[in-house]
Amino acid sequence: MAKSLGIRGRVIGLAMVPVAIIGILLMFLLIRGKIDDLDQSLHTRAIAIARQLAPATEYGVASGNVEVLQNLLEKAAIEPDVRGVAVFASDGRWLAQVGLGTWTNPQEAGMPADRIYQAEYPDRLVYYAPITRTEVAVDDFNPAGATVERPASQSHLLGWVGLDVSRSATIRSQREAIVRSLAVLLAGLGVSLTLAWRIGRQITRPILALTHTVSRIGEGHLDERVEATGQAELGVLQRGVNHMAAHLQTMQDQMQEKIDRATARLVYQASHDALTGLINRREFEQRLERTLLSALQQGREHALCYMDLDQFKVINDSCGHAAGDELLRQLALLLKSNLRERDTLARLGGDEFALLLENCSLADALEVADVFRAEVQRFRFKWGDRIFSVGMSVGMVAINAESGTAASLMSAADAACYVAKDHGRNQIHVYESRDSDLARHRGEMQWVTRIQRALEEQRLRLSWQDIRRADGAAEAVRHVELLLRMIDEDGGEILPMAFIPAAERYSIMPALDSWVIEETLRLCRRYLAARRERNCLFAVNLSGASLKDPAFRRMLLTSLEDNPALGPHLCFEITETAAIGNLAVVNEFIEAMRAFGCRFALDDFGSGLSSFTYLKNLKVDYLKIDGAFVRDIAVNPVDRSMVDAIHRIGHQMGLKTVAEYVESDQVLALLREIGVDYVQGSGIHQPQPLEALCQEP
Ligand SMILES: Nc1nc2c(ncn2[C@@H]2O[C@H](COP(=O)(O)OP(=O)(O)OP(=O)(O)O)[C@@H](O)[C@H]2O)c(=O)[nH]1
Repeated sequence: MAKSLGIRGRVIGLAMVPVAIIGILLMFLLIRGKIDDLDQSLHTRAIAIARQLAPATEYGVASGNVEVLQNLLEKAAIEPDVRGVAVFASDGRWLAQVGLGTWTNPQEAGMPADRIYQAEYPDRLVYYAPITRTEVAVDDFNPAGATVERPASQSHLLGWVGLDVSRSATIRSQREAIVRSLAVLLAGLGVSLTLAWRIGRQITRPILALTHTVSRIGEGHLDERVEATGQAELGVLQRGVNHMAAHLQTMQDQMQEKIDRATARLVYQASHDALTGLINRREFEQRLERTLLSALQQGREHALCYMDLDQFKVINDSCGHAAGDELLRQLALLLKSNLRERDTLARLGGDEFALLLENCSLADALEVADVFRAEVQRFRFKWGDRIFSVGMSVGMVAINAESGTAASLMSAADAACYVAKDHGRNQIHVYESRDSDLARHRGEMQWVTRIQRALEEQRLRLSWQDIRRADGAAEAVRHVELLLRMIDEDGGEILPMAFIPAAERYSIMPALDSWVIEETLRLCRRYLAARRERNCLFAVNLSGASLKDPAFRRMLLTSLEDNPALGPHLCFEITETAAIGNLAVVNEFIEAMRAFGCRFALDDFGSGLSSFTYLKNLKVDYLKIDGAFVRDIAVNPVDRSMVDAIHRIGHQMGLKTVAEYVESDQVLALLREIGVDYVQGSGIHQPQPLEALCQEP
């Protein structure tokens, strides 16, 4: 209870509790004293009356004169508080009585004969005083004739005087005393309470003001202050609270400022590209939405350009990423400086920029875009002692009342940019929905999705096809080429020529080649573990993109370092175009793989027609003659001569020749005639699922 009291309640309690205790004690003592005094005075008066009455009745009792006794009793009965008086004979008989009185037979009750007996009742006191005869001895030698009381032992009991006195006056006085005392006590307590209340208020008012201020500060009203009027500790507390609030307010202001700055920075970062300071794709798309809305609602005409730098990777690859970054920064500045007030330029990511030309017809937009393209072409990028020129391909799409969504506009501009690249780069292509180039692009994009899903859903398989000696002789080591197949959603087999072009164009080849290598290594391990009679040389194709990909090369190197025994069982087939496009990298790779005993074949040789010069520089073991020449040697003498020439040059260089696409015995016979070492094709061996190879002896 005390815990729930406030400060004011406690102060009042502190003042009132002792006052009340002392007051009640005093009242008790006073009332007690008063009651005792009143009782004592009644008792004294009654004893005095009884003392006087007893000897006075001696004669009446002794003589049996009731009249005398009655007179005496009437005189006694008029004394205050006397209810009644009575005289009893020594045998307890009642002799006379005046007034009320409830008597006991004194003789039967054994009342004492030598002293006054008192009986106490709640409303009255009753006294029995003995009446004795006094034997008077006359002393002849006492000249004054004075009487001498004999000793008590010589007294003779004559009877008793009964006196009944009422206590009602005493009780009334007692009640009055209690009421008065209580009134005084209550008045005292009331005064004390008022004083305690006032003192309590004086103490608690500033404290309550303080608690109010502190709770307001706690609620976040940091400008709240308390009036610092207190002295001593209270003053210190009030000033301390004000100081604390001021400090908190300053800190909050500083914190708010920091939060505002950080928020502004985050908002900026969320909408801008960190490298160039241009707006980013997200922000650009939002602005495009607004622009599209104005085209739809107000019939305005705008244009969207998708700009992609040409061969940007060359800068990254030859000078490093920092150079690429610097080029992007400088080009962003260059493009920005050519911007009109109402145009929006953004970096979408990588080397892709977007330009939104508002209130601009397609013809005007073409002019503007060409200015941008020409500026980029004129620009020279210096990095160290090297100077680069850059091209930029632009895809453009008109934004008008017929346009679809912002997303479809972006995708149309992107597709148009792709066509600009496909047409030789550094040019502008305007999107038209009936564009056949765009249709092809869309077809490839669908393949990209299907390949990625096939990889995720593990719907890729390997087939194998024998590469046999052309003369039909058996070989100690079996030579097979592993061929990639995709299984479509319905379980049908898709040949690589359907999806490889899209995979090459959209950089999925390293992922496909990684899958092929992993499968081949697994197969090779299983084959070796089975300890067959004939060893096997597994030939797999590697794309130019994979050869250029450092991560892919690292993966292959690590796999062979972990399983060096597999090296002599692997043959990598590289196309002529892939090898020539990356001669330094390919040669380095061949060196590294040869250290593990791997062999190499130059695939589709002859298709590039730039081959012979490079052939000297490539350390390969096999030369695979492009099937396009082989297929028709029976009917086309030029093709036959080409195959013959390739074979002879290959042999001159110490290479084994392989003819692909051998589909008939007639072709096989001609190849034997030419002297080609190996043959491969449906006329020799139809590709088969991998399981069949594992079951072969
Ligand atoms: N330095 C740098 N390079 C980046 C950044 N973002 C992406 N790239 C690289 O930019 C290159 C973009 O390549 P692509 O546009 O596909 O190819 P490209 O060489 O420009 O060839 P085309 O576009 O076909 O003409 C990739 O190699 C990315 O790794 C970047 O912020 N800084």
